[in-house]
Amino acid sequence: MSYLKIDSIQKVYQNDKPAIVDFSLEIPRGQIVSLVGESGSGKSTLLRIIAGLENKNSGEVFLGEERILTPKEKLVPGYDEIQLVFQEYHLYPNSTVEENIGRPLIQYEKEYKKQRINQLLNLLGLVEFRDKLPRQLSGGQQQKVAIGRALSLEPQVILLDEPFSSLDTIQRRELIVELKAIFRKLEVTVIFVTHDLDDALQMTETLVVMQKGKLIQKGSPEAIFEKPKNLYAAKLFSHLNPVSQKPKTYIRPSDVLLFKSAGTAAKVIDKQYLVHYNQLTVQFSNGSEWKVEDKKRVFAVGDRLYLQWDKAKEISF
Ligand SMILES: Nc1ncnc2c1ncn2[C@@H]1O[C@H](COP(=O)(O)OP(=O)(O)OP(=O)(O)O)[C@@H](O)[C@H]1O
Repeated sequence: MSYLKIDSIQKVYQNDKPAIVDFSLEIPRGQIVSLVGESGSGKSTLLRIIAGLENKNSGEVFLGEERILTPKEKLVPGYDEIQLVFQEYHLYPNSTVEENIGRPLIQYEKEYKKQRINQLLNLLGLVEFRDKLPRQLSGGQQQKVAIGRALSLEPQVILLDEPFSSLDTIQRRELIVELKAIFRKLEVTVIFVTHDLDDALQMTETLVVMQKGKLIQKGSPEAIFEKPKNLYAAKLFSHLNPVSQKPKTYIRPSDVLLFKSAGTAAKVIDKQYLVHYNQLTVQFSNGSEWKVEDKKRVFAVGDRLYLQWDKAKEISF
């Protein structure tokens, strides 16, 4: 059953081209979805609309049976049940970790507040930092405090807007694994916005690809990898080599096999050492270039090689 329902949202900022175009998405309760899209594709706008913090031109958002009201319709915009977390932590610099997490609970009964803060400090592994100020914490720990604050009101939905962009790769990976387990445990519904496909895949098995305000494709990473709807969705996963003589047809570098004889001849013009293979740039006699993967690391710049690939792996649009 769909729990968060985004129905035909349209949004145009004043005198501008549409930021969100007929966007519909239904998310079951407790599901974690990664929303991937390039800069300016409308991801933040969509999250703000879902949270009831941004007006829209048409369409509706429902949380269960409840219609989410826009700032035009609601005196105090936003909902306790739907919490947005940003890349910038927005923590109170002179308040401790404990005070920051408890801030939204100011109106709540003292004993409940204490209990909820302790629960979140435990859940997030922040107990030993409870009396520290934000500046005494690492970036990852500060983001955990921001997420703890968002979780304090027991929201049904958490919207994460590129929350890990200012963290390094190792910090990011660790935090994503930790948070995923926490969100699952709390059965909270999550939309995780990112432009980094690897981060998206670490967080969830349901991807939504957005481009120029439109939902391009929704599905498992395997399904989108196998049958991308357009060039953008395909390129999220890897570079694409255009197949000559076949317009709008491409082959992924990982699907090209390299031989010392037999196949389409090419010359290695560049070599890049990557973790699992050497990435080669090869040039054909007509001057066009491809990227291919030398998994055995045998070819050097200047070498001649021959390429073969399974036609069934070609991607056409
Ligand atoms: N307050 C605003 N007023 C006018 N135009 C805006 C406003 N906010 C966003 N836009 C425009 O709407 C479009 C979508 O922006 P949005 O920030 O939602 O995209 P995004 O995918 O979140 O981008 P990024 O990844 O860079 O944050 C862009 O063209 C942007 O310039």
